[in-house]
Amino acid sequence: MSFELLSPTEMSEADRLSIARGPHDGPALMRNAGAAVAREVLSRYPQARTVHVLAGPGNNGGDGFAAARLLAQAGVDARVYCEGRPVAGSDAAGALADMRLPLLGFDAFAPEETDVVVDALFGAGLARAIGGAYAQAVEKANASGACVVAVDLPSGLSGGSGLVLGTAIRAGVTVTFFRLKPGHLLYPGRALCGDTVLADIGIPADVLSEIGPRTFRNTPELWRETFPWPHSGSHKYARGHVGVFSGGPSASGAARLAAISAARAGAGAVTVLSPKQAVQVNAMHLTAVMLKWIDTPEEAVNFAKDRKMSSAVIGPGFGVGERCVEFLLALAGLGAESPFGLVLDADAITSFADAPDRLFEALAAIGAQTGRERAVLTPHEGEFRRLFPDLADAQGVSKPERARRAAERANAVVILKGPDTVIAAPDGRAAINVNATPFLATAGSGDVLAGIVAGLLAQGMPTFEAAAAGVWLHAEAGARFGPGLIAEDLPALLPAALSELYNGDRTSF
Ligand SMILES: NC(=O)C1=CN([C@@H]2O[C@H](COP(=O)(O)OP(=O)(O)OC[C@H]3O[C@@H](n4cnc5c(N)ncnc54)[C@H](O)[C@@H]3O)[C@@H](O)[C@H]2O)[C@@H](O)CC1
Ligand SMILES: Nc1ncnc2c1ncn2[C@@H]1O[C@H](COP(=O)(O)OP(=O)(O)O)[C@@H](O)[C@H]1O
Ligand SMILES: [K+]
Repeated sequence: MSFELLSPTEMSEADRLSIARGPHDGPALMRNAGAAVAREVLSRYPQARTVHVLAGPGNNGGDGFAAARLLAQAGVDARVYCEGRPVAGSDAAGALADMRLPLLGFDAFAPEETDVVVDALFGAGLARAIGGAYAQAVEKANASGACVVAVDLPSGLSGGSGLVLGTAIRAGVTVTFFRLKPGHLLYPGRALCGDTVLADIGIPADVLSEIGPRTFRNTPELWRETFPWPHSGSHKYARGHVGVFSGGPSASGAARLAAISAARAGAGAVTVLSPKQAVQVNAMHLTAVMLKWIDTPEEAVNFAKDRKMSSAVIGPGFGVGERCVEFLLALAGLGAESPFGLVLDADAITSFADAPDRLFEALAAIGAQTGRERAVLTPHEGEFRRLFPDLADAQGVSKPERARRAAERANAVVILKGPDTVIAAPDGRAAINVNATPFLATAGSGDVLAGIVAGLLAQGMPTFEAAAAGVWLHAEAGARFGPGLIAEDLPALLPAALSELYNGDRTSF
Protein backbone atom coordinates (compact mmCIF):
# COMPACT_ATOMS: atom_id res chain seq x y z
CA MET A 1 0.00 0.00 0.00
CA SER A 2 1.29 3.47 -0.88
CA PHE A 3 2.55 5.68 1.92
CA GLU A 4 1.40 9.16 0.92
CA LEU A 5 -1.57 10.52 2.87
CA LEU A 6 -3.76 13.26 1.42
CA SER A 7 -5.63 15.95 3.31
CA PRO A 8 -9.16 16.67 2.06
CA THR A 9 -7.85 19.71 0.17
CA GLU A 10 -5.07 17.67 -1.44
CA MET A 11 -7.58 14.95 -2.32
CA SER A 12 -9.89 17.36 -4.09
CA GLU A 13 -6.83 18.65 -5.96
CA ALA A 14 -6.08 15.03 -6.96
CA ASP A 15 -9.68 14.70 -8.23
CA ARG A 16 -9.37 17.96 -10.13
CA LEU A 17 -6.01 17.15 -11.75
CA SER A 18 -7.19 13.67 -12.64
CA ILE A 19 -10.39 14.93 -14.25
CA ALA A 20 -8.44 17.58 -16.18
CA ARG A 21 -6.01 14.98 -17.55
CA GLY A 22 -8.55 12.25 -18.24
CA PRO A 23 -9.40 9.65 -19.25
CA HIS A 24 -11.97 9.56 -16.43
CA ASP A 25 -14.29 12.52 -15.97
CA GLY A 26 -15.98 13.35 -12.62
CA PRO A 27 -19.05 11.14 -13.22
CA ALA A 28 -16.78 8.21 -14.18
CA LEU A 29 -14.71 8.59 -11.00
CA MET A 30 -17.94 8.66 -9.03
CA ARG A 31 -19.24 5.52 -10.77
CA ASN A 32 -15.94 3.80 -9.96
CA ALA A 33 -16.19 4.92 -6.33
CA GLY A 34 -19.77 3.66 -6.10
CA ALA A 35 -18.75 0.36 -7.67
CA ALA A 36 -15.95 -0.09 -5.13
CA VAL A 37 -18.43 0.48 -2.29
CA ALA A 38 -21.03 -1.89 -3.76
CA ARG A 39 -18.36 -4.55 -4.28
CA GLU A 40 -17.34 -4.33 -0.65
CA VAL A 41 -20.95 -4.56 0.58
CA LEU A 42 -21.73 -7.57 -1.61
CA SER A 43 -18.56 -9.47 -0.78
CA ARG A 44 -18.60 -8.82 2.96
CA TYR A 45 -22.32 -9.06 3.61
CA PRO A 46 -23.73 -11.50 1.04
CA GLN A 47 -26.61 -12.35 3.41
CA ALA A 48 -27.77 -8.77 3.92
CA ARG A 49 -31.20 -8.36 2.38
CA THR A 50 -31.69 -4.71 3.17
CA VAL A 51 -29.02 -2.09 2.61
CA HIS A 52 -29.86 1.42 3.80
CA VAL A 53 -27.94 4.14 1.96
CA LEU A 54 -27.67 7.46 3.80
CA ALA A 55 -26.86 10.12 1.21
CA GLY A 56 -25.61 13.60 2.00
CA PRO A 57 -25.91 16.77 -0.09
CA GLY A 58 -22.47 16.62 -1.79
CA ASN A 59 -20.39 14.22 -3.86
CA ASN A 60 -20.08 11.77 -0.97
CA GLY A 61 -23.84 11.35 -1.34
CA GLY A 62 -23.22 10.95 -5.08
CA ASP A 63 -21.00 7.93 -4.38
CA GLY A 64 -23.89 6.59 -2.29
CA PHE A 65 -26.35 6.95 -5.21
CA ALA A 66 -23.89 5.22 -7.55
CA ALA A 67 -23.45 2.34 -5.07
CA ALA A 68 -27.23 2.04 -4.49
CA ARG A 69 -27.86 1.70 -8.21
CA LEU A 70 -25.44 -1.24 -8.46
CA LEU A 71 -26.73 -2.86 -5.27
CA ALA A 72 -30.30 -2.72 -6.58
CA GLN A 73 -29.12 -4.22 -9.88
CA ALA A 74 -27.56 -7.06 -7.87
CA GLY A 75 -30.96 -7.83 -6.35
CA VAL A 76 -30.42 -6.16 -2.99
CA ASP A 77 -33.28 -4.24 -1.34
CA ALA A 78 -31.48 -0.87 -1.44
CA ARG A 79 -33.27 1.99 0.33
CA VAL A 80 -31.91 5.46 -0.16
CA TYR A 81 -32.42 8.31 2.33
CA CYS A 82 -31.66 11.92 1.53
CA GLU A 83 -32.59 15.24 3.17
CA GLY A 84 -31.37 17.97 0.80
CA ARG A 85 -30.88 17.41 -2.93
CA PRO A 86 -27.53 17.66 -4.71
CA VAL A 87 -26.82 20.91 -6.52
CA ALA A 88 -28.15 20.82 -10.08
CA GLY A 89 -25.44 19.99 -12.60
CA SER A 90 -23.12 18.41 -9.98
CA ASP A 91 -21.70 14.89 -10.41
CA ALA A 92 -23.90 13.85 -7.49
CA ALA A 93 -27.01 15.14 -9.27
CA GLY A 94 -26.00 13.03 -12.28
CA ALA A 95 -25.57 9.94 -10.10
CA LEU A 96 -29.01 10.57 -8.54
CA ALA A 97 -30.61 10.82 -11.98
CA ASP A 98 -28.98 7.53 -13.03
CA MET A 99 -30.04 5.73 -9.87
CA ARG A 100 -33.80 5.52 -10.51
CA LEU A 101 -34.70 4.50 -6.97
CA PRO A 102 -37.17 6.34 -4.72
CA LEU A 103 -35.72 8.80 -2.20
CA LEU A 104 -36.85 8.46 1.40
CA GLY A 105 -36.60 11.06 4.19
CA PHE A 106 -34.38 10.46 7.23
CA ASP A 107 -37.47 9.95 9.40
CA ALA A 108 -38.09 6.67 7.53
CA PHE A 109 -34.58 5.43 8.38
CA ALA A 110 -34.94 2.55 10.86
CA PRO A 111 -32.16 0.01 10.35
CA GLU A 112 -32.24 -3.41 12.03
CA GLU A 113 -29.25 -5.17 13.51
CA THR A 114 -29.06 -7.58 10.57
CA ASP A 115 -29.07 -4.81 7.93
CA VAL A 116 -26.22 -2.97 6.32
CA VAL A 117 -25.96 0.83 6.31
CA VAL A 118 -23.95 2.59 3.63
CA ASP A 119 -22.83 5.88 5.11
CA ALA A 120 -22.52 8.41 2.28
CA LEU A 121 -23.46 11.50 4.28
CA PHE A 122 -20.17 13.41 4.37
CA GLY A 123 -16.64 12.70 3.27
CA ALA A 124 -13.90 15.12 2.38
CA GLY A 125 -16.33 18.06 2.37
CA LEU A 126 -17.31 17.90 6.06
CA ALA A 127 -17.09 21.55 7.03
CA ARG A 128 -18.62 21.86 10.49
CA ALA A 129 -20.11 19.84 13.34
CA ILE A 130 -22.88 17.48 12.30
CA GLY A 131 -26.23 18.46 13.80
CA GLY A 132 -30.01 18.22 13.35
CA ALA A 133 -31.45 15.44 11.19
CA TYR A 134 -27.96 14.32 10.10
CA ALA A 135 -26.87 13.82 13.71
CA GLN A 136 -30.08 11.89 14.44
CA ALA A 137 -29.44 9.59 11.47
CA VAL A 138 -25.89 8.98 12.70
CA GLU A 139 -27.14 8.17 16.20
CA LYS A 140 -29.78 5.80 14.80
CA ALA A 141 -27.18 3.97 12.74
CA ASN A 142 -24.83 3.66 15.71
CA ALA A 143 -27.59 2.48 18.04
CA SER A 144 -28.97 -0.09 15.58
CA GLY A 145 -26.01 -2.45 15.65
CA ALA A 146 -26.21 -2.70 11.84
CA CYS A 147 -22.93 -3.08 9.94
CA VAL A 148 -21.89 0.29 8.58
CA VAL A 149 -19.87 0.65 5.38
CA ALA A 150 -18.55 4.21 5.27
CA VAL A 151 -17.85 5.90 1.97
CA ASP A 152 -14.46 7.63 2.04
CA LEU A 153 -14.71 8.50 5.77
CA PRO A 154 -17.13 7.70 8.58
CA SER A 155 -19.38 10.78 8.51
CA GLY A 156 -18.43 13.25 11.21
CA LEU A 157 -14.76 12.33 11.05
CA SER A 158 -12.39 14.97 9.75
CA GLY A 159 -10.18 13.38 7.12
CA GLY A 160 -7.42 15.86 7.84
CA SER A 161 -7.20 15.63 11.61
CA GLY A 162 -8.87 12.38 12.68
CA LEU A 163 -11.00 14.46 15.06
CA VAL A 164 -14.78 14.15 15.37
CA LEU A 165 -16.87 17.18 14.44
CA GLY A 166 -20.03 16.96 16.55
CA THR A 167 -20.79 13.27 16.29
CA ALA A 168 -19.58 10.48 14.03
CA ILE A 169 -20.76 7.18 12.64
CA ARG A 170 -18.96 4.01 13.75
CA ALA A 171 -18.07 1.95 10.69
CA GLY A 172 -17.16 -1.71 10.32
CA VAL A 173 -15.56 -0.98 6.96
CA THR A 174 -14.43 2.26 5.33
CA VAL A 175 -13.86 2.35 1.59
CA THR A 176 -11.65 5.23 0.59
CA PHE A 177 -10.19 6.22 -2.74
CA PHE A 178 -6.76 6.71 -4.31
CA ARG A 179 -4.82 7.37 -1.08
CA LEU A 180 -5.58 7.10 2.65
CA LYS A 181 -6.25 10.32 4.56
CA PRO A 182 -4.57 11.20 7.89
CA GLY A 183 -7.96 10.83 9.62
CA HIS A 184 -8.00 7.10 8.85
CA LEU A 185 -4.82 6.63 10.92
CA LEU A 186 -5.11 9.21 13.71
CA TYR A 187 -7.19 8.61 16.81
CA PRO A 188 -10.07 8.86 17.50
CA GLY A 189 -10.68 8.50 13.75
CA ARG A 190 -8.78 5.25 13.39
CA ALA A 191 -11.11 3.53 15.83
CA LEU A 192 -14.19 4.69 13.90
CA CYS A 193 -13.08 3.37 10.49
CA GLY A 194 -13.12 -0.37 11.12
CA ASP A 195 -11.25 -2.09 8.28
CA THR A 196 -10.01 0.53 5.86
CA VAL A 197 -10.09 -0.52 2.21
CA LEU A 198 -8.24 1.54 -0.38
CA ALA A 199 -9.91 1.43 -3.81
CA ASP A 200 -8.39 2.40 -7.13
CA ILE A 201 -10.93 4.55 -8.97
CA GLY A 202 -8.69 5.46 -11.88
CA ILE A 203 -6.83 8.50 -10.53
CA PRO A 204 -3.28 8.29 -11.91
CA ALA A 205 -0.45 8.26 -9.34
CA ASP A 206 1.47 10.96 -11.18
CA VAL A 207 -0.93 13.67 -9.94
CA LEU A 208 1.02 13.35 -6.69
CA SER A 209 4.11 14.99 -8.13
CA GLU A 210 2.10 18.19 -8.50
CA ILE A 211 0.48 17.92 -5.08
CA GLY A 212 3.70 17.11 -3.19
CA PRO A 213 2.20 15.41 -0.11
CA ARG A 214 4.05 16.04 3.17
CA THR A 215 2.22 13.55 5.38
CA PHE A 216 2.98 9.85 5.23
CA ARG A 217 2.15 6.51 6.70
CA ASN A 218 5.25 5.33 8.54
CA THR A 219 6.18 2.27 6.51
CA PRO A 220 9.69 1.03 5.70
CA GLU A 221 9.29 2.38 2.16
CA LEU A 222 9.58 5.84 3.65
CA TRP A 223 13.12 5.32 4.97
CA ARG A 224 14.36 1.95 3.76
CA GLU A 225 16.89 3.47 1.35
CA THR A 226 18.68 5.30 4.16
CA PHE A 227 18.75 2.39 6.63
CA PRO A 228 22.37 1.93 7.76
CA TRP A 229 23.04 -1.76 7.17
CA PRO A 230 26.69 -2.72 7.68
CA HIS A 231 28.68 -3.78 4.62
CA SER A 232 31.64 -6.09 4.27
CA GLY A 233 34.15 -3.34 5.03
CA SER A 234 32.34 -2.08 8.16
CA HIS A 235 34.18 -2.01 11.48
CA LYS A 236 32.73 -1.11 14.83
CA TYR A 237 33.96 2.49 14.78
CA ALA A 238 32.31 3.03 11.42
CA ARG A 239 29.00 1.94 12.98
CA GLY A 240 29.00 4.80 15.47
CA HIS A 241 29.43 5.23 19.21
CA VAL A 242 26.40 6.07 21.39
CA GLY A 243 26.66 7.59 24.86
CA VAL A 244 23.71 7.15 27.20
CA PHE A 245 23.54 9.27 30.34
CA SER A 246 22.56 7.40 33.47
CA GLY A 247 20.69 8.73 36.47
CA GLY A 248 21.71 8.06 40.08
CA PRO A 249 21.84 4.66 41.82
CA SER A 250 18.07 4.29 42.09
CA ALA A 251 17.34 5.49 38.55
CA SER A 252 19.91 3.79 36.33
CA GLY A 253 17.76 1.13 34.64
CA ALA A 254 16.32 3.53 32.07
CA ALA A 255 19.78 4.33 30.70
CA ARG A 256 20.67 0.65 30.47
CA LEU A 257 17.46 -0.06 28.55
CA ALA A 258 18.27 2.73 26.11
CA ALA A 259 21.90 1.57 25.83
CA ILE A 260 21.18 -2.06 24.98
CA SER A 261 18.54 -0.91 22.51
CA ALA A 262 21.04 1.38 20.78
CA ALA A 263 23.40 -1.57 20.49
CA ARG A 264 20.67 -3.81 19.08
CA ALA A 265 19.83 -1.10 16.53
CA GLY A 266 23.32 -1.55 15.15
CA ALA A 267 25.55 1.03 16.86
CA GLY A 268 29.14 -0.23 16.84
CA ALA A 269 29.77 0.77 20.45
CA VAL A 270 27.64 2.00 23.32
CA THR A 271 28.77 3.51 26.61
CA VAL A 272 26.68 4.28 29.66
CA LEU A 273 27.92 7.56 31.14
CA SER A 274 27.26 7.23 34.82
CA PRO A 275 27.59 9.46 37.87
CA LYS A 276 30.01 8.09 40.44
CA GLN A 277 27.33 6.80 42.85
CA ALA A 278 25.70 4.69 40.13
CA VAL A 279 28.85 3.22 38.59
CA GLN A 280 28.70 0.09 40.73
CA VAL A 281 25.06 -0.69 40.04
CA ASN A 282 25.56 -0.08 36.33
CA ALA A 283 28.68 -2.26 36.29
CA MET A 284 26.72 -5.14 37.78
CA HIS A 285 24.28 -5.10 34.85
CA LEU A 286 26.35 -4.30 31.79
CA THR A 287 28.33 -6.62 29.54
CA ALA A 288 28.61 -5.63 25.87
CA VAL A 289 27.71 -2.06 26.76
CA MET A 290 30.67 -0.11 28.19
CA LEU A 291 30.66 2.10 31.25
CA LYS A 292 32.32 5.41 32.00
CA TRP A 293 32.24 7.47 35.16
CA ILE A 294 31.19 11.01 34.20
CA ASP A 295 30.24 13.64 36.76
CA THR A 296 30.40 16.97 34.93
CA PRO A 297 29.39 18.35 31.55
CA GLU A 298 33.06 19.06 30.76
CA GLU A 299 33.95 15.42 31.36
CA ALA A 300 31.08 14.40 29.10
CA VAL A 301 32.22 16.67 26.29
CA ASN A 302 35.84 15.55 26.59
CA PHE A 303 34.85 11.90 26.56
CA ALA A 304 32.58 12.46 23.57
CA LYS A 305 35.43 14.09 21.65
CA ASP A 306 38.11 11.58 22.68
CA ARG A 307 35.98 8.55 21.97
CA LYS A 308 34.30 9.95 18.87
CA MET A 309 30.80 9.64 20.22
CA SER A 310 28.38 10.15 17.34
CA SER A 311 25.12 10.32 19.27
CA ALA A 312 23.81 10.53 22.82
CA VAL A 313 20.63 9.90 24.78
CA ILE A 314 19.89 12.16 27.69
CA GLY A 315 16.82 12.22 29.89
CA PRO A 316 15.69 8.71 30.84
CA GLY A 317 16.04 8.47 34.63
CA PHE A 318 18.49 11.38 34.59
CA GLY A 319 16.63 13.65 37.03
CA VAL A 320 14.89 16.94 36.36
CA GLY A 321 16.73 20.20 37.02
CA GLU A 322 19.61 22.54 36.32
CA ARG A 323 22.18 19.73 36.17
CA CYS A 324 20.30 18.19 33.27
CA VAL A 325 20.08 21.60 31.56
CA GLU A 326 23.84 22.08 31.88
CA PHE A 327 24.66 18.66 30.42
CA LEU A 328 22.28 19.25 27.57
CA LEU A 329 23.64 22.67 26.68
CA ALA A 330 27.18 21.28 26.68
CA LEU A 331 26.16 18.45 24.37
CA ALA A 332 24.34 20.84 22.05
CA GLY A 333 27.57 22.85 21.81
CA LEU A 334 29.33 19.66 20.79
CA GLY A 335 26.74 19.06 18.11
CA ALA A 336 27.34 22.52 16.75
CA GLU A 337 30.93 21.51 15.87
CA SER A 338 30.32 18.21 14.13
CA PRO A 339 27.43 15.97 13.12
CA PHE A 340 26.26 14.63 16.43
CA GLY A 341 22.86 13.09 17.05
CA LEU A 342 21.10 14.01 20.26
CA VAL A 343 18.02 12.25 21.60
CA LEU A 344 16.21 14.15 24.34
CA ASP A 345 13.64 12.20 26.28
CA ALA A 346 11.77 12.32 29.59
CA ASP A 347 13.67 14.40 32.20
CA ALA A 348 15.65 16.27 29.53
CA ILE A 349 12.35 17.57 28.17
CA THR A 350 10.84 18.32 31.56
CA SER A 351 13.98 20.17 32.68
CA PHE A 352 13.24 22.88 30.11
CA ALA A 353 9.57 23.32 31.04
CA ASP A 354 10.25 26.75 32.56
CA ALA A 355 12.42 27.98 29.71
CA PRO A 356 11.75 26.08 26.49
CA ASP A 357 13.35 28.82 24.40
CA ARG A 358 16.69 28.08 26.00
CA LEU A 359 16.48 24.57 24.59
CA PHE A 360 15.23 25.69 21.18
CA GLU A 361 18.07 28.21 20.84
CA ALA A 362 20.66 25.58 21.70
CA LEU A 363 19.22 23.21 19.13
CA ALA A 364 19.09 26.02 16.56
CA ALA A 365 22.83 26.47 17.03
CA ILE A 366 23.37 22.86 15.95
CA GLY A 367 21.27 23.45 12.87
CA ALA A 368 23.06 26.69 12.02
CA GLN A 369 26.50 25.06 12.23
CA THR A 370 25.83 21.73 10.59
CA GLY A 371 23.16 22.78 8.13
CA ARG A 372 20.51 20.39 9.38
CA GLU A 373 18.85 19.36 12.60
CA ARG A 374 20.41 16.42 14.40
CA ALA A 375 18.30 16.44 17.57
CA VAL A 376 15.23 14.35 18.28
CA LEU A 377 12.69 15.15 20.99
CA THR A 378 10.56 12.21 22.11
CA PRO A 379 7.69 13.62 24.21
CA HIS A 380 4.48 11.84 25.11
CA GLU A 381 1.49 14.20 25.26
CA GLY A 382 2.23 15.26 28.86
CA GLU A 383 5.84 16.14 28.08
CA PHE A 384 4.77 17.85 24.86
CA ARG A 385 2.53 20.14 26.89
CA ARG A 386 5.47 21.17 29.08
CA LEU A 387 7.48 22.46 26.11
CA PHE A 388 4.66 23.54 23.80
CA PRO A 389 1.65 24.48 25.96
CA ASP A 390 0.02 26.57 23.23
CA LEU A 391 0.27 23.75 20.68
CA ALA A 392 -1.00 21.19 23.18
CA ASP A 393 -4.15 23.27 23.65
CA ALA A 394 -4.68 24.27 20.00
CA GLN A 395 -8.30 23.34 19.31
CA GLY A 396 -9.05 21.37 16.17
CA VAL A 397 -5.39 21.20 15.12
CA SER A 398 -4.30 17.73 14.04
CA LYS A 399 -1.57 15.79 15.81
CA PRO A 400 0.74 15.91 12.74
CA GLU A 401 0.26 19.67 12.51
CA ARG A 402 1.01 20.16 16.22
CA ALA A 403 4.14 18.01 15.88
CA ARG A 404 5.20 19.87 12.73
CA ARG A 405 4.89 23.28 14.38
CA ALA A 406 6.79 21.99 17.41
CA ALA A 407 9.57 20.61 15.21
CA GLU A 408 9.92 23.91 13.43
CA ARG A 409 10.02 25.85 16.70
CA ALA A 410 12.45 23.47 18.39
CA ASN A 411 14.74 22.95 15.38
CA ALA A 412 14.48 19.25 16.02
CA VAL A 413 12.65 16.21 14.80
CA VAL A 414 9.74 15.57 17.16
CA ILE A 415 8.40 12.11 17.96
CA LEU A 416 5.02 12.80 19.52
CA LYS A 417 4.25 9.45 21.13
CA GLY A 418 1.02 7.59 21.72
CA PRO A 419 -1.02 4.92 19.97
CA ASP A 420 -0.72 6.95 16.75
CA THR A 421 2.82 8.26 17.21
CA VAL A 422 3.68 11.10 14.82
CA ILE A 423 7.21 11.86 13.65
CA ALA A 424 7.65 15.40 12.31
CA ALA A 425 10.56 17.37 10.87
CA PRO A 426 11.13 21.14 10.80
CA ASP A 427 10.85 21.02 6.99
CA GLY A 428 7.18 19.99 7.29
CA ARG A 429 7.39 16.24 6.71
CA ALA A 430 5.26 14.18 9.10
CA ALA A 431 4.73 10.43 9.37
CA ILE A 432 1.99 8.64 11.28
CA ASN A 433 2.90 5.28 12.79
CA VAL A 434 0.43 2.42 12.42
CA ASN A 435 2.05 -0.80 13.64
CA ALA A 436 2.06 -0.22 17.42
CA THR A 437 0.37 -2.39 20.02
CA PRO A 438 -1.16 -1.06 23.26
CA PHE A 439 1.10 -3.52 25.09
CA LEU A 440 3.86 -0.98 24.45
CA ALA A 441 2.25 1.23 27.10
CA THR A 442 4.55 -0.04 29.83
CA ALA A 443 7.22 1.67 31.93
CA GLY A 444 10.57 1.86 30.19
CA SER A 445 9.19 1.36 26.70
CA GLY A 446 10.00 4.97 25.81
CA ASP A 447 13.60 4.50 26.98
CA VAL A 448 13.97 1.66 24.50
CA LEU A 449 12.66 3.88 21.71
CA ALA A 450 15.12 6.65 22.60
CA GLY A 451 17.98 4.13 22.46
CA ILE A 452 16.95 2.70 19.08
CA VAL A 453 16.78 6.18 17.54
CA ALA A 454 20.21 7.10 18.96
CA GLY A 455 21.61 3.84 17.61
CA LEU A 456 20.41 4.70 14.12
CA LEU A 457 21.60 8.31 14.36
CA ALA A 458 25.05 7.16 15.44
CA GLN A 459 25.31 5.20 12.20
CA GLY A 460 24.66 8.35 10.20
CA MET A 461 21.04 7.78 9.27
CA PRO A 462 19.35 11.13 8.50
CA THR A 463 17.43 12.45 11.49
CA PHE A 464 13.81 12.26 10.31
CA GLU A 465 14.37 8.84 8.77
CA ALA A 466 16.15 7.55 11.91
CA ALA A 467 13.28 8.74 14.08
CA ALA A 468 10.66 7.17 11.81
CA ALA A 469 12.56 3.90 11.48
CA GLY A 470 13.09 3.80 15.25
CA VAL A 471 9.39 4.22 15.94
CA TRP A 472 8.53 1.49 13.43
CA LEU A 473 11.11 -0.97 14.81
CA HIS A 474 10.03 -0.32 18.40
CA ALA A 475 6.40 -0.96 17.51
CA GLU A 476 7.24 -3.98 15.40
CA ALA A 477 9.22 -5.48 18.26
CA GLY A 478 6.31 -4.88 20.66
CA ALA A 479 3.79 -6.39 18.24
CA ARG A 480 5.86 -9.58 18.11
CA PHE A 481 5.43 -10.18 21.85
CA GLY A 482 1.88 -9.14 22.71
CA PRO A 483 0.40 -9.76 26.17
CA GLY A 484 2.82 -9.76 29.08
CA LEU A 485 5.28 -7.42 27.36
CA ILE A 486 7.64 -5.48 29.61
CA ALA A 487 10.28 -3.04 28.43
CA GLU A 488 13.13 -5.51 29.08
CA ASP A 489 11.65 -7.80 26.43
CA LEU A 490 11.88 -5.23 23.66
CA PRO A 491 15.65 -5.19 22.92
CA ALA A 492 15.65 -8.97 22.45
CA LEU A 493 12.75 -8.67 20.01
CA LEU A 494 14.58 -6.19 17.79
CA PRO A 495 16.63 -8.81 15.90
CA ALA A 496 13.49 -10.45 14.52
CA ALA A 497 12.05 -7.08 13.49
CA LEU A 498 15.37 -6.08 11.93
CA SER A 499 15.69 -9.39 10.11
CA GLU A 500 12.33 -8.95 8.50
CA LEU A 501 13.36 -5.50 7.39
CA TYR A 502 16.71 -6.84 6.18
CA ASN A 503 15.01 -9.51 4.14
CA GLY A 504 12.83 -6.78 2.73
CA ASP A 505 9.73 -8.87 2.64
CA ARG A 506 7.40 -6.97 4.84
CA THR A 507 4.88 -4.21 4.31
CA SER A 508 2.70 -3.39 7.25
CA PHE A 509 -1.03 -2.47 7.41
N1 LIG B 1 -15.80 13.76 -8.82
C1 LIG B 1 -15.36 13.95 -7.60
O1 LIG B 1 -15.06 15.07 -7.18
C2 LIG B 1 -15.27 12.76 -6.73
C3 LIG B 1 -15.67 12.86 -5.40
N2 LIG B 1 -15.66 11.81 -4.58
C4 LIG B 1 -16.47 11.84 -3.35
O2 LIG B 1 -16.77 13.17 -3.05
C5 LIG B 1 -16.57 13.43 -1.68
C6 LIG B 1 -16.29 14.89 -1.49
O3 LIG B 1 -17.39 15.55 -2.01
P1 LIG B 1 -17.76 17.02 -1.57
O4 LIG B 1 -16.58 17.88 -1.72
O5 LIG B 1 -18.98 17.39 -2.33
O6 LIG B 1 -18.03 16.90 -0.03
P2 LIG B 1 -19.06 16.05 0.83
O7 LIG B 1 -20.03 15.33 -0.01
O8 LIG B 1 -18.27 15.27 1.80
O9 LIG B 1 -19.82 17.17 1.68
C7 LIG B 1 -20.03 18.45 1.18
C8 LIG B 1 -21.46 18.88 1.34
O10 LIG B 1 -21.88 18.73 2.68
C9 LIG B 1 -22.24 20.00 3.23
N3 LIG B 1 -21.81 19.98 4.61
C10 LIG B 1 -20.55 19.92 5.07
N4 LIG B 1 -20.53 19.78 6.41
C11 LIG B 1 -21.83 19.73 6.80
C12 LIG B 1 -22.48 19.58 8.06
N5 LIG B 1 -21.78 19.43 9.17
N6 LIG B 1 -23.81 19.58 8.10
C13 LIG B 1 -24.54 19.70 6.97
N7 LIG B 1 -23.99 19.84 5.74
C14 LIG B 1 -22.65 19.85 5.66
C15 LIG B 1 -21.58 21.01 2.35
O11 LIG B 1 -22.27 22.23 2.38
C16 LIG B 1 -21.66 20.33 0.98
O12 LIG B 1 -22.95 20.46 0.44
C17 LIG B 1 -15.46 12.51 -1.29
O13 LIG B 1 -15.48 12.27 0.10
C18 LIG B 1 -15.77 11.29 -2.13
O14 LIG B 1 -16.67 10.46 -1.42
C19 LIG B 1 -15.47 10.48 -5.19
O15 LIG B 1 -16.68 10.16 -5.80
C20 LIG B 1 -14.42 10.53 -6.24
C21 LIG B 1 -14.79 11.49 -7.31
N1 LIG C 1 -2.06 2.67 23.59
C1 LIG C 1 -0.86 2.58 22.98
N2 LIG C 1 -0.75 1.91 21.82
C2 LIG C 1 0.44 1.80 21.22
N3 LIG C 1 1.59 2.32 21.70
C3 LIG C 1 1.54 3.00 22.84
C4 LIG C 1 0.32 3.18 23.54
N4 LIG C 1 0.57 3.91 24.65
C5 LIG C 1 1.90 4.17 24.65
N5 LIG C 1 2.49 3.63 23.55
C6 LIG C 1 3.92 3.70 23.21
O1 LIG C 1 4.68 3.24 24.32
C7 LIG C 1 5.82 4.08 24.51
C8 LIG C 1 5.71 4.69 25.92
O2 LIG C 1 6.70 5.65 26.12
P1 LIG C 1 6.70 6.62 27.38
O3 LIG C 1 5.37 7.24 27.53
O4 LIG C 1 7.88 7.50 27.25
O5 LIG C 1 6.90 5.60 28.57
P2 LIG C 1 8.13 5.42 29.57
O6 LIG C 1 8.59 6.80 29.94
O7 LIG C 1 7.57 4.70 30.73
O8 LIG C 1 9.16 4.66 28.85
C9 LIG C 1 5.81 5.09 23.39
O9 LIG C 1 6.58 4.64 22.31
C10 LIG C 1 4.33 5.14 22.98
O10 LIG C 1 4.15 5.51 21.65
K1 LIG D 1 -19.15 9.04 4.63
